[in-house]
Amino acid sequence: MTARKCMALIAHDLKKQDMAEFAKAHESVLADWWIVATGTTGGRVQEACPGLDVTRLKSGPLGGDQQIGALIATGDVDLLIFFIDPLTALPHDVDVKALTRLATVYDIPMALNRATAERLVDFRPLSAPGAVTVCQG
Ligand SMILES: O=C(CO)COP(=O)(O)O
Repeated sequence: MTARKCMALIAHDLKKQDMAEFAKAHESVLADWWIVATGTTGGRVQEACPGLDVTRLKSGPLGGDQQIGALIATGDVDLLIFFIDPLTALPHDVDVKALTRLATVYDIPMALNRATAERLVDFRPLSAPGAVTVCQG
């Protein structure tokens, strides 16, 4: 995997338009990241922002959520933005739970809605240049 900081983008179907608009609105920030995304979400992000470095994995219901979970487990994901749809039943709900669980286990900054994503999008991983240093003592 690359040393570049990695942001995972995922959106459920009714949230994909929101994700495309979010990516467009923050295109210059996202340009500094390597983006991994589930298949359909990644396609929408690429359509909205053709210049971004987007790696599309499998579609969520076909294993894409699990692929992103695996990348979290190997330490390759620094930030997860996942626009979930809490009002629609999903066949792969267990995969969604597994992914959000792994992000919690590995303490990955995670936005599950746009309001939080808007606040996290300027996030810099602590190891990145310009990261905020927390004063101790
Ligand atoms: O279902 C998803 C996440 O659970 C998203 O997958 P797609 O981006 O392929 O639609």
